[in-house]
Amino acid sequence: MKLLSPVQTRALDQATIKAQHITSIDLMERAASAVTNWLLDELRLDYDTEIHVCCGPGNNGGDGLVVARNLHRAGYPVQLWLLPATRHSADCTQQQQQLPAGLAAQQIDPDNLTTIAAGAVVVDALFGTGLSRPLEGTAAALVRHLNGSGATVVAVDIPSGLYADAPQPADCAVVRADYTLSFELPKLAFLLPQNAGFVGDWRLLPIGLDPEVIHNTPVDMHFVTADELRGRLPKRPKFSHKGTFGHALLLAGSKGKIGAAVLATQACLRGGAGLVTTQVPAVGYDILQISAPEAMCLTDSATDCITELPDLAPYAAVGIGPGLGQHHDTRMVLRRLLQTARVPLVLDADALNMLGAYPELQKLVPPGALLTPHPKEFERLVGEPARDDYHRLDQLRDFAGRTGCYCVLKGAYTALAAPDGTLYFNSTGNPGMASGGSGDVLTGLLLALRADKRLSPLDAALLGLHAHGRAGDLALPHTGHAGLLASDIVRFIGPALEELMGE
Ligand SMILES: NC(=O)C1=CN([C@@H]2O[C@H](COP(=O)(O)OP(=O)(O)OC[C@H]3O[C@@H](n4cnc5c(N)ncnc54)[C@H](OP(=O)(O)O)[C@@H]3O)[C@@H](O)[C@H]2O)[C@@H](O)CC1
Ligand SMILES: Nc1ncnc2c1ncn2[C@@H]1O[C@H](COP(=O)(O)OP(=O)(O)O)[C@@H](O)[C@H]1O
Ligand SMILES: [K+]
Repeated sequence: MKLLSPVQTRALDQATIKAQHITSIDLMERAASAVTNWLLDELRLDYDTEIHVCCGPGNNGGDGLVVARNLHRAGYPVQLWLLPATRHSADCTQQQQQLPAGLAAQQIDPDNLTTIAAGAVVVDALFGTGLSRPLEGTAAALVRHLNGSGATVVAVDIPSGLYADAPQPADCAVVRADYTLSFELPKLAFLLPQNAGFVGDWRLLPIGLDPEVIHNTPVDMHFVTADELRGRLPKRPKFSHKGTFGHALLLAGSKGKIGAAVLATQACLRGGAGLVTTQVPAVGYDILQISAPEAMCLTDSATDCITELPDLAPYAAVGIGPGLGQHHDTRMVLRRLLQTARVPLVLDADALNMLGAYPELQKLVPPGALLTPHPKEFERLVGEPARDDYHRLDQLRDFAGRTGCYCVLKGAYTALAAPDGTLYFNSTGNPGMASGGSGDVLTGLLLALRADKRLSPLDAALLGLHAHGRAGDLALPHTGHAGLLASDIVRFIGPALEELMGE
């Protein structure tokens, strides 16, 4: 799915109206019906629920007016509130004029805000994508009042006060919604940790926006769904053999962190690599052979960390990082790998930390490599803390563009920046995966997919990120959030990949 800017969203509205020979009021009615149906079917409003609908001066307010009208007609006791404004949009004005007689709109008075019960439902239709500045005065007072009420707040399109694709100044009034019901496409703001407290659970309601216009709108940000990836993982041909899928080499582990090497190795095996060889320090030999018998094990001459780079000739892709440590000799191995490898690389964990600590190493990273930092590793990599989540995305794009690498930023909605600056947000995964070892599993899985020559670097990365999160989602019913271990993710990599397989 494309992530559109507010300007592009407005253009899409207009193009839809033109292409479908409808009026803007028709589109507003569709949007409001979708919200009303969600309130009735998903939130399951009771007839005795206290319901407040708060409407602003633009089309977001217009949506709210129609929701209030719909609920009123359906017999729900709606209290309708209007934000005082000097100017209203034409559609908002028209909707005000068409309110049924029994539904009175009340002006919001900042000095006499109505009491809102903790069990009430509030529909926030104050401002949408037309927000042009931080909320002040009556709007800000109302938003703070709503946020303190304990009511269930449902935001229409976007929580009022929140910009769709840019940070707002600190301490601005922004609605803290329990649910955000957006139309057709998500907004960048929904995908960033700093906005989680405002956006709550977000849902997309289809309203028939024109698919051709969406298709033709150029964007540099995507929210990648299962539908878009399904079929992009090639099926295994009938006469395939282990050579068909590539031989992956993993350099991982140090004393006390051989588990990271095991998890990444198991994930690489489950990711479908034809052959997997893992090099570990001598201390890891028995552990790895017992826990991953399908993998071959190269044993370093050093006991506790990796100090030797094997001959790279047999391998289709090389991964390095999980549990590696940052010993000087290990760093020399990383340096030689970066200098000599002619195959796809996956760099993670301490490999990234070393790139951060030694910028001259960073210059050696070959274009096309895949890097998988979490935010702290990314900060070390670029050597500068981000001002906020938007700035961090700018840094991510800049890094990918500058180095020619594919760079991941792990977390909920993991982002991937491609060398051309395009950002892709992953749609799978759950907070149960926020525990040690999950990232090692991702590295192993991505390594397997990079070793498969049938996949482009971009597809390998997108498929791997998706399948990793999906495997976590498939594991969840068996483990619960707290009980979800990295090894559970490994167990479900196979089924997750199977869902993406096509001709
Ligand atoms: N996308 C879709 O597919 C569909 C979209 N639809 C809906 O339309 C919504 C977008 O509507 P919209 O463009 O009228 O903008 P919206 O946010 O309601 O208000 C703008 C008004 O507020 C004002 N204003 C701005 N900031 C302010 C502030 N801080 N404090 C005070 N005032 C402020 C601003 O004034 P100005 O900036 O001009 O001074 C202007 O008058 C969208 O979110 C969705 O809900 C659906 O109906 C149909 C399908
Ligand atoms: N809240 C979350 N929602 C979805 N995925 C998550 C969440 N928290 C963590 N993950 C995923 O789990 C992995 C954690 O990686 P990382 O932080 O490197 O862990 P570790 O180094 O302990 O293995 C990443 O792939 C990340 O996207
Ligand atoms: K809103």
